[in-house]
Amino acid sequence: MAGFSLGGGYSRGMIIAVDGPSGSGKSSTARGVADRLGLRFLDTGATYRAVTWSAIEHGLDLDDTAAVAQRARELRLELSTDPLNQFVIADGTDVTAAIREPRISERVSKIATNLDVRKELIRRQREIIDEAQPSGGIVVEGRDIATVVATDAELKVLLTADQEARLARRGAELAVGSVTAEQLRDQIVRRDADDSTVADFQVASDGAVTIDSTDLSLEEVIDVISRLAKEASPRSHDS
Ligand SMILES: Nc1ncnc2c1ncn2[C@@H]1O[C@H](COP(=O)(O)OP(=O)(O)OP(=O)(O)O)[C@@H](O)[C@H]1O
Ligand SMILES: Nc1ccn([C@H]2C[C@H](O)[C@@H](COP(=O)(O)O)O2)c(=O)n1
Repeated sequence: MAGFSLGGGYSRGMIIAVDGPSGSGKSSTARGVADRLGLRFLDTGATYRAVTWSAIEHGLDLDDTAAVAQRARELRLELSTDPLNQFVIADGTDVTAAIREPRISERVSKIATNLDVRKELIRRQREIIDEAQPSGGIVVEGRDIATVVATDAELKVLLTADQEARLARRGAELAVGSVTAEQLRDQIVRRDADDSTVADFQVASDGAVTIDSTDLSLEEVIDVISRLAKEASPRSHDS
């Protein structure tokens, strides 16, 4: 992908923002697009999950917003942006698997709706995006990427899918019997309701393209976004 001129001879890579509700396929799609186009990949949800893990490890009351925000500021966090080798290290511990456990999914909205935590994590997410620019650009997925974190993204995608499709996808992903139907609904429906009090990911922001993935395969969604990215890249206007 060609660089984007910022004036003064400096150019940066492309930023692709992918937002949407839980289970719409943001992580898998964004990772696939990054791999296809040779870009970096940032899963911003992992930053909220890592703070949740750390706050629990420290025995904090998750309703104590000041203590949790302090933990977010103190946490040493390392996130891989390699789409083919994702890992998350929190205060020296590899938490890549732990942050996906149901105990984290059940509590993460409490941390994501803490506005001081958001302020700190958005700052860190922007740093990671800046660091990825010399590598050609980055695909960033979350809930507020197009609207808050990277409003200057060249391509903004709102990825949706019917609630039933999202429930079925998440159910198929989790080990049989590991969660009840009620827990599954909690992970998708209740979490989206809580998360949408602080981030607007239910309707497309200005300039965003909505892709409804209900009847599309993962590969088809990756194809559509990759094509849109090439059209948005200056290289597509070359020659
Ligand atoms: N278009 C698709 N068709 C069928 N299954 C899909 C599609 N996209 C993603 N999936 C599957 O749905 C599941 C959820 O996808 P993924 O974790 O990428 O969603 P997400 O939007 O990032 O969710 P969350 O925000 O809760 O982390 C995964 O098992 C993934 O393989
Ligand atoms: N930019 C973001 C990313 C994530 N969140 C919240 C929403 C989720 O409850 C939680 C974990 O995200 P997931 O890994 O499930 O995508 O973090 C947010 O508010 N803003």
